[in-house]
Amino acid sequence: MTAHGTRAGEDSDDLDVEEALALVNERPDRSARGHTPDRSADDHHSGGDTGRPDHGGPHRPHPSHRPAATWAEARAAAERAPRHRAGSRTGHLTPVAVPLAATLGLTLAAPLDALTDLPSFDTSAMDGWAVSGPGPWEVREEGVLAGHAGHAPLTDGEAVRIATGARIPPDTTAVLRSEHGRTDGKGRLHITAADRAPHTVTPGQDIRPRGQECRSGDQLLPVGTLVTPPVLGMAAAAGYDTLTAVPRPRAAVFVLGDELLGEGLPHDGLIRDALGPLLPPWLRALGAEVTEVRRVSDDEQALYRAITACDAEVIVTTGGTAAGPVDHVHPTLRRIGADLLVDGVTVRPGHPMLLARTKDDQYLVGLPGNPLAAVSGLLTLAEPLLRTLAARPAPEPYTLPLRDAVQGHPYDTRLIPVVLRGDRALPLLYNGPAMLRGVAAADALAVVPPGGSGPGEETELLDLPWASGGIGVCFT
Ligand SMILES: Nc1nc2c(c(=O)[nH]1)N[C@H]1C(S)=C(S)[C@@H](COP(=O)(O)OP(=O)(O)OC[C@H]3O[C@@H](n4cnc5c(N)ncnc54)[C@H](O)[C@@H]3O)O[C@H]1N2
Ligand code: MOO
Repeated sequence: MTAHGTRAGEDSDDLDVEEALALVNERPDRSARGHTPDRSADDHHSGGDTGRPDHGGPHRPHPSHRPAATWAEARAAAERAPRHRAGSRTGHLTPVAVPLAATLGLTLAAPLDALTDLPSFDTSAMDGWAVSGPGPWEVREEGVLAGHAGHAPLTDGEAVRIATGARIPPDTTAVLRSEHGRTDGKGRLHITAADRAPHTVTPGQDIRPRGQECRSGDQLLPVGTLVTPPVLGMAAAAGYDTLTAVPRPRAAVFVLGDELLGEGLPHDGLIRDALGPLLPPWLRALGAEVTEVRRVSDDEQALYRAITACDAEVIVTTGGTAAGPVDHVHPTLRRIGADLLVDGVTVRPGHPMLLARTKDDQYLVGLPGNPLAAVSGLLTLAEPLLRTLAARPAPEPYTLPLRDAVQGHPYDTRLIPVVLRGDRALPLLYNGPAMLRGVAAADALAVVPPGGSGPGEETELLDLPWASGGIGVCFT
């Protein structure tokens, strides 16, 4: 753990803010469309790495491809892509029976109907005595504990010690809390005095009647509910051992690039693979089950074999989306006869991202190799695609004012890492396509429209799954 990590544990709030602010632009521009440096290294409103101005129109990743989709069109296309499957109106995977413990984060495909009354018997709500009729009462020798079978009915004037959650004996009038009664030397139970008047016993007091929460057959939760920890608890209480749910779409990750190292320091033109570690937990947070993470060499045949041998519903590739000498994704998709649904998106970073249907029930999300561009593709294409396949609810769109201006691209949407502080979003520096430093400190990505956002301007935000505390966060 770093020194910061240690201190964060001791003095979390202050340090959080302080550290995040170190990445925030501290010199907000005064103009509406700012010109603050964003340390993105690659100029987003010029011609990418070339630095040449690019005012000729939206970027086209390859002249022979269909025009790039807008960011909103790309997300909509990814969301509806699975609905084209034969016989699938909703586009989600076929529901299955899943053992309760494995359902966290899945979506219910059948309503959660109570299999029992809840409570399933009249239950004591307090520790004390079950009493019958008016007091004082003779107290039975043997008490009633939770989890024990039925006891003999009480007779008028009789009481029995009872624990919270224990079954109420027949003919009980009420439960008297232990702090409201006392037994005398002869073992008789009396009501004690409250401040001014004695405590009272009203019929039914501190008894949870059978069926108070639900009757057997009542619908507790509808189809489409996301299984959260309380849903797990509710289902268990209602008698379930398995739930009918939409399974996680299986996702295989193919990391392309001969320049990538799996460990150690970068050397001799080789760099560390950042996406192999980043993608699996993030995909899982988006609802996928990652079945495979494999490095594939920059070789068209290797990529062809990897894709055609894969039976996952979603293939995620990284790198190789552009038109360089070893960028094999497009040629391989052509060779397979894949249907390119999205081929380039007018978003920065990440514009060469793509979505293809490789088989009737298989999709390929081609993420650019630059790490933040890959994150952009993950949120633009993989998130809506997985959401439909897994029948997850769409996140509620929301906006916050940006504290600082963010310079826009003339034609493309920009996704900018931000931290959320109070009711404002603070744009972070280090947001270049090859950088993860900004997003690693971020709570959300701001969706900055073409032309940019001025200071205080309401801007759409995409929460990062862990920052919003989403149930999809399953780091295990
Ligand atoms: N002539 C053009 N060149 C490029 C264009 C363009 O429009 N015309 N677009 C640029 C943009 S924008 C991006 S983004 C990248 C996309 O490139 P690819 O998807 O083909 O990815 P690679 O070339 O394989 O890699 C790009 C970059 O990212 C590094 N990388 C790749 N994988 C990883 C990984 N797993 N972990 C860390 N870093 C990774 C790789 O070493 C490269 O530096 O193309 C531009 N070029
Ligand atoms: O650098 Mo590219 O736009 O990042 O995807």
